[in-house]
Amino acid sequence: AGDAASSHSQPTLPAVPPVQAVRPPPAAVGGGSHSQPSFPPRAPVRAVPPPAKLASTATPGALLAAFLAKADPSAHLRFPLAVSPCSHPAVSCSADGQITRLVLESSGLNGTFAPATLSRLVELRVLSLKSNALHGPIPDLSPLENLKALFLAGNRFSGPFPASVASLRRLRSIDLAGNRLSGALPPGIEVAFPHLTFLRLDANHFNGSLPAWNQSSLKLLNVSYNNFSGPVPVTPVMAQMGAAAFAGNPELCGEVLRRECRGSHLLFFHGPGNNGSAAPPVQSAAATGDGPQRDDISLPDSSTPRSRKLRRRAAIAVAATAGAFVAVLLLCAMIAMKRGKKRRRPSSAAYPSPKKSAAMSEVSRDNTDLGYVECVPDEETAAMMMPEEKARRLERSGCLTFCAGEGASYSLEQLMRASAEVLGRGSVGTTYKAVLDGRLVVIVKRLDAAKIGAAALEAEAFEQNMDAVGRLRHPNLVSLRAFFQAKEERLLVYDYQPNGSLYSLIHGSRSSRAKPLHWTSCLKIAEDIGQGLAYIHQASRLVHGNIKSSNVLLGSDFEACLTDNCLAFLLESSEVKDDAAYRAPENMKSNRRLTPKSDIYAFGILLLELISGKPPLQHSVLVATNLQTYVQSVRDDEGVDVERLSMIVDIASACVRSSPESRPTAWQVLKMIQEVKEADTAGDNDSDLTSNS
Ligand SMILES: Nc1ncnc2c1ncn2[C@@H]1O[C@H](COP(=O)(O)OP(=O)(O)OP(=O)(O)O)[C@@H](O)[C@H]1O
Repeated sequence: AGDAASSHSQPTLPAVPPVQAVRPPPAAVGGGSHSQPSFPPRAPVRAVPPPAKLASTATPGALLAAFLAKADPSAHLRFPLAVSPCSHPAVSCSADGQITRLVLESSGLNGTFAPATLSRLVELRVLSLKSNALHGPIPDLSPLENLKALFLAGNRFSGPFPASVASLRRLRSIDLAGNRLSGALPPGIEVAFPHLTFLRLDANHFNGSLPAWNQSSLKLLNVSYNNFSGPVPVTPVMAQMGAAAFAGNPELCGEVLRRECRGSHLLFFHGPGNNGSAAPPVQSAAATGDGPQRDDISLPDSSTPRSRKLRRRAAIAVAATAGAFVAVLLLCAMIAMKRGKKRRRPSSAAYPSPKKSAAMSEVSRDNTDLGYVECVPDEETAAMMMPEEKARRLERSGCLTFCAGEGASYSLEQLMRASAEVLGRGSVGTTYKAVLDGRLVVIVKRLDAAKIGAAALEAEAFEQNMDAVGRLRHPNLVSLRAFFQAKEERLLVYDYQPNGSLYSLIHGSRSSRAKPLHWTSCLKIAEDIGQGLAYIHQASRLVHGNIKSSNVLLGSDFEACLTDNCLAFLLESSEVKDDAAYRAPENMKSNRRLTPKSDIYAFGILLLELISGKPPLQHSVLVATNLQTYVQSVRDDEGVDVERLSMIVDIASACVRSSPESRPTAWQVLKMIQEVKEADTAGDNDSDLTSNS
C-alpha cells in the first residue's frame, strides 16, 4: 500500500490509524520486492501467560504480553506478539533480541502495571508509558539496572515514590508528572542518580521536605503543584530552576520563592508572650505576604513620637498607593473598553509579523509586543453558536486546537503572553521559542500567508491536514501539539528540542570540526531518522516532504527527531527554490508530486551528508561520483570497519537511485541500517552524542 501511494500526489491527508496499529512483519530486505506491508493491520495476536506463571526464562515477547494483559485489559492495543515485538515501531531491540527501548505513549492503556513483567526486560534503556490511564502502584523496577529514561507521566499511578526507582543509578531522565503519587520522597534521593538531567514530579500529591539536588548535570527540575513544605534548599542548581519549578506548593518557602519561612519569622519577630525587647521591622512582615503569621508580629508602641511619625508616613504611603491603584483601574477600564470594540472584529495580529519582529529586537521580552489575538468567533459564527458551545470553546483551549486528543495544557492567551524569541525564518514562516508563564518552553511557527498556497490556507483543508499531522506521535518525530487559525493567522505549536539541529552538529559550531561525526553516532542518528520516517510512511501513510539535516533536531537524550513533518502540502503550489540537493530528480520543478520515494531520496542524501560530514551532494555531482571512494576518502577514522561503512554507502546509493520505483521503502532502509548497527555493536562505544552531553 505504501508504494502504491507513490503514484499519488500528497495534497489530501488520509485519516491516521491509531498509533498502536499492528505493524506487519518486516518486508524482505534488500531483495527485489519493494512493496510495503499491507493495511489494514491484522487482528491482535497475543499469547498471554498470567504474570505469576511466567517462567524465569520468559521471552521478551511473553513478558510484554503479560504486561499488556493487565495494562490493556480490553486488548484494544494491537501488538504482533506472535511475530516478534522487535518488529513493532514502539520497540527497539539489541542484536540478540532483547528489548532496549519500549515507548507506548498515548496508547489508551487503562489497566495496571503488573509486577515482574516489564521489570524483567533487564536490557531496557528507555521505558515510556506516558499519557495513558494506568492506575495502581508503580511496581518494583529495581531489576532495570540499565534504565536511562523512565517516562510515566500523565497516568493515574498512586502510592509513594517507588523506592525501587531510587536504586536505578543510571537514570538520567525521570518523568512522573501528572499522577496521583503521594508521601515523602525517599531519603537520599538527591544523590541517588549521579547523571540526572531531567526530573519532573509536578502535579502529584507528594509532601514532606524537598531534597537538596545539586548535581551539575540536572537541567530541568519541576516539583510544582504538590504539597511539599519547608524551605527550598538553596543549592546553585535548584536556584537556577526559578520559582515556577516550585510553584503550587503553599507550604514551601525560602529565598528561591521569595517567601520567608516560618522558622525565620520566629528568629526575627516576637509573638505574644515573647519578652524580647527589639521591635520587629514592619516592612518585613508585609514582605512575607503571609496573613496568618501576622499574629506573630508585635506592632510598635503607638504612644511614642517615633511611632506617630511612622504612622503618618504610613498614612501618606497608603494614600499614595490608593491613588495609584485608582489610576491603574481607570487605565484598565479604558483598555478594556478599547478591546471590547476590537473584539467585534477578529484581529489578525498575533505573533509579530516577520517585518515587525525584524524591526523589534530579536528577543522580545515585552509581552505587549506580541500583540493580542481575539479568540472570540466573528459575529456571524458567534450568532449561530449556542451559548454553552461558545463557553465550552473558550474554556477548552481559548481557541487553540490541541492535537491527538490531548487536553488543553495552556490557552491561546497564555501563549500570546509568553515571552518569545525569533529563532529563524524558514520556508513556511517564522519560528519562535516561547516561554509560557516562565516555565513551559514551546516552539511556535507563525505561517506566512505569502509563502503558502491559497488552497492550503482554506480553513477546512487546513484543519483537516493539521489534524492528521497532529496525530503523529513517535519518539523520533517532533510532536505538533496544537494549532490555531483565524482569518489571516496560522500558528503551529511544537515541542521544544533543546539540543540543536543535526545540521549544526555536522557542520556547525565546533570550529575544529574537520572530520565527520563519530561512526557510532552516525549509526544511531541514521536509525533514529529511519524509525521516524518509517512511522510516517506506515502508520500514517503521509509524506514528510522536506527531509534535510536542518529538519532533524536533537531531543533531550540527543535522540534525532524529524521536524516540519508533512508540511509540504503548505508549499504544494509554490515554486521550488532552495534545498535542491535533497530534492529527488522527479520533483525538481514542483512540490506537486512528492511521494514516499521523494523522502527516500532525501534520506539517502542525508545519509551521505551524515557519514561524510560534507554538504549534501547535488544530483548532477552525485551521478558522476563514485560514492564508495568519495566517502572512504573523507572518513579515515580508525574505528570504522570499511565493510560496514561500505554497507551504509550501499544503502544510501539505493535510496538515491534515479528511478523512484527502484528505491527501497523506509521500512527496508531502517532494517538495513539496523543490521549494520547490530553488526557494529561490538565496536567502539564512544560517540559525539555522549561526549557532547
Ligand atoms: N521544535 C524545535 N525546537 C528547537 N528549535 C527549533 C524547533 N523547530 C525549529 N527550531 C529551530 O528554529 C530555527 C528556524 O526553523 P525553521 O523551521 O523556521 O527554519 P528551517 O528549518 O531553517 O527552514 P525550513 O522551513 O525550510 O525547514 C532553526 O534553527 C531550527 O533549528
